[in-house]
Order: sequence, then C-alpha cells, then structure tokens
Amino acid sequence: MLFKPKSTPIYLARIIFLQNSQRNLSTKSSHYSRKNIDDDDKDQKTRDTKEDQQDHLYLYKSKGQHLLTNTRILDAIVRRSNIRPTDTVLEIGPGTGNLTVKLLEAAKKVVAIEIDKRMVDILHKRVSEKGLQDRIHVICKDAMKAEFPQFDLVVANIPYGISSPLVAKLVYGGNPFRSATLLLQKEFARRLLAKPGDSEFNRLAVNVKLVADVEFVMDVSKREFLPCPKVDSSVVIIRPKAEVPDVNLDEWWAFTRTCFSKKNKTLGATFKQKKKVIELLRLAKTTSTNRENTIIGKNHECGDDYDGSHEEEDTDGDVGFASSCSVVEMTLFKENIVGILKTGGFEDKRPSKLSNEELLHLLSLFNQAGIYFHDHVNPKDSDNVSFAAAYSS
Ligand SMILES: C[S@@+](CC[C@H](N)C(=O)[O-])C[C@H]1O[C@@H](n2cnc3c(N)ncnc32)[C@H](O)[C@@H]1O
Repeated sequence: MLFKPKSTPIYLARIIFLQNSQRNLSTKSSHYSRKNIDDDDKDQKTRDTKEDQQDHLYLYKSKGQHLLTNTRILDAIVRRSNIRPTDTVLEIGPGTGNLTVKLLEAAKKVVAIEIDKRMVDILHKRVSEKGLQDRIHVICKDAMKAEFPQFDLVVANIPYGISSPLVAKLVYGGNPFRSATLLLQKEFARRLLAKPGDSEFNRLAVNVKLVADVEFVMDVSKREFLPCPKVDSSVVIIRPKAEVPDVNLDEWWAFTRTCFSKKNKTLGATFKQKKKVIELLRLAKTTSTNRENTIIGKNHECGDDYDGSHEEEDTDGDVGFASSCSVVEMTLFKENIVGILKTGGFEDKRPSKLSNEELLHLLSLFNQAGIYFHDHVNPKDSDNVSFAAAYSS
C-alpha cells in the first residue's frame, strides 16, 4: 500500500541560504519516503536525533510547515505591507525566518510567535548571525493561545489550519493595528474577498466585513513553497475599519449564524423552522421578560396550524421549553417573525445575496420587536474571541 509521509526532511542550510534553488529542493523532498507515521509527534525524538546528525529538518504538514522561499515574493509582501521604521510587526509562524529577516530590515521590531521549538532555535541562530537579535522577540507558543503584545502591523505566511480563528482573533481581538498582510490559502482568501451574490460569499466574509476591509494583493503559486503544498495561495491585506457599526457583537454573531445556517435558503424558510421559532421564543422570554406581552401575539390572529414541512428535530434545552408553550403562543410568535421579514422585504431573500447594511437593518428590526439571537442571560460563549473564531467559517 502506498503511504504519504506526514513530514518532509529538508536540509537546513539549503532552506536558509539557497532560496533560489527551491525547485531542486522540492523535487528532493518529494522523492523521500519513510515508514508510515500515524502521529507526527510519535517519532519526534528519533527525528530530533536524526536532525542533529544529518543537519536536516522534518517539516510537518500538520503544522502547515510550507516555507516560502521565493525572494521576489517575500520582498513584494514586505513592500506592500507599508512598514514604517517605527513599527512593531507581529509575525505568526516565522518558521526558519525567510520573511522575518526581511521584516527586521524594514521595521523597528518584530514579535514572532512560533509553535515549533526547532524553528525557534533556527530563527534565533539566523537572526543572530545577521546581528538583528536585539530587535526580535520570539514567543514559542501556539498563536491561538498566546496573548498578543502591542503591535502596529501583522505580516505573516500563516499555517493555513488556523486561518479562520486567527483572522477572527485579529479583527475581533481588541488589539488595535493598522493592517494585516497575510498569505492565505487561495480559497480562504477568495471567501474573505467575496461580495454579496458571489458563490464564495458566506458568514466569514460577512463577519470580517463588519469590522475590516480586505484587499487582494496577489496570487502565489504552490510551486513557490518548500515543500510544495496541494493548494495555491493568495496575499490579502486586512485593514480594521475606522468606524464600526454600533451593534452588539454577540447579537450580530448569533444573528449571522442563524441567517447563514442554510446560506442558500431564503430567510423566510430559515426563520420559519420550528426549531428556530422555539429557540427565538425562549430567548425572547428570557432576554426581555418585561416586554414579553408585546412581543407575543402583537395584533395577530391565530393563523395557520403550526406545521413544519421543512422543519428539523427539536434538540437539547429547547425541547423542554417547547412543551411548556402552547401551540397558539408559538404560532403567534412565528407570525411575528414572518411579519418582520415581510415588512423589511426579506422573506424571499437569501442571506448570501445581502449586504451587511441590509443584514444590520434586519437585525435591528428583530431587536426592536424584542427578538434576540444571543442568550444574554445564559451565554454559552464566555469569550468573544473564541466565539468569533469558532463561528467565523
Ligand atoms: C506556512 S509556515 C511559514 C513559515 C515562514 N513564515 C515562511 O514563510 O517560510 C507556518 C509556520 O507556522 C508555524 N505554526 C503552525 N501552527 C502554529 C500555531 N498554532 N502558532 C504559531 N505558529 C504555528 C509552523 O511551525 C511554521 O513554522
């Protein structure tokens, strides 16, 4: 049986000094084979020893270790980042330092967060050899768990596995910064850049666009990386907006989660689901108990039976709540929801075609009617950043 190694040995000296001969290296690495490894960390000790003896480094796919070795592209990334000599640049995943040394030439200081201790050692050595060690601070940690220090800019070729939570951590994390120049998987970059109506437009784009603008910089072929990954990449620049809409972010995230739960369904179909109606009725009752009477049954007569041809099964806490509500109560509440959608002209619209302004308008119509999406009384998500991260894709 054929197997694919989960790591690739790369000769250190070549990674660092022979950037222009990357294609030879890629070929070398692709000819390499070794015993199957179920877990990257399992053979770590053996590999460390081998690395010491043979001066080569195993690059782990699971850690997204694809090094960008094309000097022209590295220079373009630095140039397009508009780094000022007074800037502190945050780099996530510096690896062996191909980008880091160029950042250090342009910035006052670089803070680099790298999960792999072996990379940190190589980076320290390389930076010291260039006499740049006083202007770098390396944090050997998982970037998703590390507390980010103050920085002006982010410039990074990030591990693609953390793209979504990392972008959420940056744009919602509360650290003010000028821009983030990121090398991302091409498909992920397209989703960030998508506009309403584009096939890639989804909740990620909506949530990022609320607080930031995203600019396309360039595509980068997979052949520019060592070892060559399966996917192409793109560079984008994310710039936090100077003014962010005055909206409760917990509400916004929960609202966009509902809207995009079936992104190609009409909002009418999504909001008429029995499960959704029960959930929103429960939230309306717990969130604004003193408005309860005006929310429920406001000038509505009992309409259709509460049937649900496209409805999902009841689950978890809402099951008990549903049994405590009368059919009439739920029917009236559902009619209230549909009334709001109709009034705003949203019933037949699909979320993937709506602008953020339209979505914000719909949310405000719901909130004005006492319909909320986030459980403010018993929030499931204590941390906004982890919440945003978990739900931004
Ligand atoms: C795509 S490589 C980029 C390396 C280097 N910047 C370059 O362009 O050649 C990603 C780097 O991120 C590191 N990494 C992976 N997961 C990480 C995490 N959760 N936090 C910090 N660094 C991580 C990997 O060890 C690897 O060095």
